[in-house]
Amino acid sequence: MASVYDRHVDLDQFMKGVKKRNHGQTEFIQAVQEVAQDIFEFIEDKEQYHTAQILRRIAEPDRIVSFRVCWEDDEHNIRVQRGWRVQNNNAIGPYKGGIRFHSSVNESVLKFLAFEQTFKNSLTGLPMGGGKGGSNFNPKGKSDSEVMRFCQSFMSELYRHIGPNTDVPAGDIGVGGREIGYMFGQYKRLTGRWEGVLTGKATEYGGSQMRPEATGYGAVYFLQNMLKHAGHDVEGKTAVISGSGNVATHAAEKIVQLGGKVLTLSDSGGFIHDPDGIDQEKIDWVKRLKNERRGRISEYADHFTGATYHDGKRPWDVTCDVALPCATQNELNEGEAKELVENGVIAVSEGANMPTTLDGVKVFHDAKIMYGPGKAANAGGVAVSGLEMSQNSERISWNQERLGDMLTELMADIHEKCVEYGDQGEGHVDYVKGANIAGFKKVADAMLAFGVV
Ligand SMILES: NC(=O)C1=CN([C@@H]2O[C@H](COP(=O)(O)OP(=O)(O)OC[C@H]3O[C@@H](n4cnc5c(N)ncnc54)[C@H](O)[C@@H]3O)[C@@H](O)[C@H]2O)C=CC1
Ligand SMILES: O=C(O)CCC(=O)C(=O)O
Repeated sequence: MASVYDRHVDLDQFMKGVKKRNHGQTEFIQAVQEVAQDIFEFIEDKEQYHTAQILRRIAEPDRIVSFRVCWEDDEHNIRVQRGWRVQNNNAIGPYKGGIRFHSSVNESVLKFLAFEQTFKNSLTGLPMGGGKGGSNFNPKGKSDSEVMRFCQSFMSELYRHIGPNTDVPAGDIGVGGREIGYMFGQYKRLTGRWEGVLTGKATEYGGSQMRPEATGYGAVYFLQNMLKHAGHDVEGKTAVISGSGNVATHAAEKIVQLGGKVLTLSDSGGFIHDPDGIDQEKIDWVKRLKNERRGRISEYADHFTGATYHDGKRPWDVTCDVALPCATQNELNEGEAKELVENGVIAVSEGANMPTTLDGVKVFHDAKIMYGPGKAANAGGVAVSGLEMSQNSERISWNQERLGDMLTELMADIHEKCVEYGDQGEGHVDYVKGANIAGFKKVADAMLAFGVV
């Protein structure tokens, strides 16, 4: 019988080992499973990757730092949270990936995100390894001063583990410009150094033009590339979008700019459906609602006539041409994927990380619709973060037009790589396979060059 140390352990044996070593970490196991099936097929006749146990090594984070984060709330209660940084793999560059503040954050969630990030960052073609961090701190309902005290406390430990050539965090769910500002200020205070240790900074202190827009715009550029490859266009298409944060609002904005019609947005409470279309003015209203007033999406239906709010529901039963899940992981399941397909969806582009369950992905795969997985479709954000790192080290700032062009080109390149490795013939592209293999190959070849480390 083969042991886990056999070079030619098969997919089932490999996954058995992953499940055993990461007991109960369902999100992490799901992310590895999605990649492993394609990689096993790719490396079948490539002895060097088997011998060097490359996938097994990528699926074992380089390190996980876990720490206590203590802070005082406005009523002078002492609160204790847990913080993490998962440094998954730095074969092709410094660890890079966002920080998430949300009550659902745990080690499994951050491990899945850091694992995915390793493949995504490789796909951008820029020198960035994969990492992710965060805390189970919930910023919802907290005052500005509470958020500031929490961010300062979080950075008081994290600063020891990061640096512009070591690990460069950025934002994610619950971490936007405000939180990045507080964390950057604390890093600077603790080290006495101004350096490009975080991306997603405001332009006044070293941030890059286009970073706030990059993930959402990038997901639409990826969609546009998929549609173009199949002879379609965004213009005139109806779009269902989930989420109402950074990624969702910018994805909506780009759909509108390209002549599409956005029908929905959502948050953890439910979704709004606006059959008249969510135009730029309405998107700006949602941005203010979420970033300034920090309110709920339900308020949209009170404000705009014709719109309806669907409490506790997700938007996937609304008929559309294209769908963009832009909220969180596992927010689109098998039944919802079937509903989208039955209602005629032709393409899905994931702004969020792993928003579709494995069963849902299978539905899209079997229906042969264009399906852009998050690690390819939402890579525009981290790509512009990579460009922010370049600008910081060169001590220059590029203008919006130049960065816009670079983002457009980067997303077209990522699409090309997916086609190169995922083309199934007869006009069909398996974008999951393409993204997995292209992302894997670069990291794997770098690891081979280093020997066993
Ligand atoms: N910000 C970035 O540059 C990037 C973000 N992503 C991914 O995009 C997704 C959204 O992130 P951001 O927009 O940055 O965060 P955000 O904090 O700006 O917005 C998150 C949105 O998701 C909603 N949400 C959270 N939990 C939910 C749930 N259980 N059900 C329904 N909605 C829920 C929130 O209400 C909010 O509208 C995440 O999966 C994130 O990992 C991916 C690449 C880069
Ligand atoms: O810009 C970054 O480094 C973070 C992006 C991120 O967290 C992601 O791509 O999921």
